[in-house]
Amino acid sequence: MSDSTVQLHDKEFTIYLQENEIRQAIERLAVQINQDYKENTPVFLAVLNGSFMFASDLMKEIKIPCEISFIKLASYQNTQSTGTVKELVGLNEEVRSRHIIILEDIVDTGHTVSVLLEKLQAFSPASIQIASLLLKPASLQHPLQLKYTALSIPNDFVVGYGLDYNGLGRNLRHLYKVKS
Ligand SMILES: O=P(O)(O)OC[C@H]1O[C@H](OP(=O)(O)OP(=O)(O)O)[C@H](O)[C@@H]1O
Ligand SMILES: Nc1nc2[nH]cnc2c(=O)[nH]1
Repeated sequence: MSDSTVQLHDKEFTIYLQENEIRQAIERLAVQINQDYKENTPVFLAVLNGSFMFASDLMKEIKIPCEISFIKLASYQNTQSTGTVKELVGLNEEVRSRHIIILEDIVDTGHTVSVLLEKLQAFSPASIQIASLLLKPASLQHPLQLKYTALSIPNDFVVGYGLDYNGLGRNLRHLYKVKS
């Protein structure tokens, strides 16, 4: 079967970035991180679910002492108001005075990473940087300083390599964009 298109639920997706292009971009990112953190022992915090594949491939290229932990921003309806509240779950690591690198599969509007930064600041880490596999610059709604971005992409909905469309597609080894 051809790898160039996939059908997920009601939508068709076409190949956008091949696995080898993604892996090369991750290797370039790892070179930077290995250099910048050689004096520290960073704690990578990978944001579930989407970042699992990126985190796995990146970690294989990290050559300095480091730790990794997996976190999630869980949404729940606040009973006191109608607003949706985001709660940070899974942070069992002691991050006070540590150098944190958040691992994201994608920064789109930047809402998720902004909430995370705010929540993590409360633990008084030594520093926090974001490493994202993908960034949609045209979609960004927050003034974020993204030190590590593997690939900048246009404002298309993408799936594969950890990213899903309504639960499907996370297992795809390439990155696909929705067919217009
Ligand atoms: O910059 P934003 O507009 O906030 O979008 C980016 C977020 O969206 C996706 O997560 P999602 O909430 O879909 O959860 P998932 O990782 O479990 O798929 C992705 O993994 C990022 O965390
Ligand atoms: N799967 C997927 N999730 C996202 N979350 C924010 N942007 C995207 C996107 O383009 N694709």
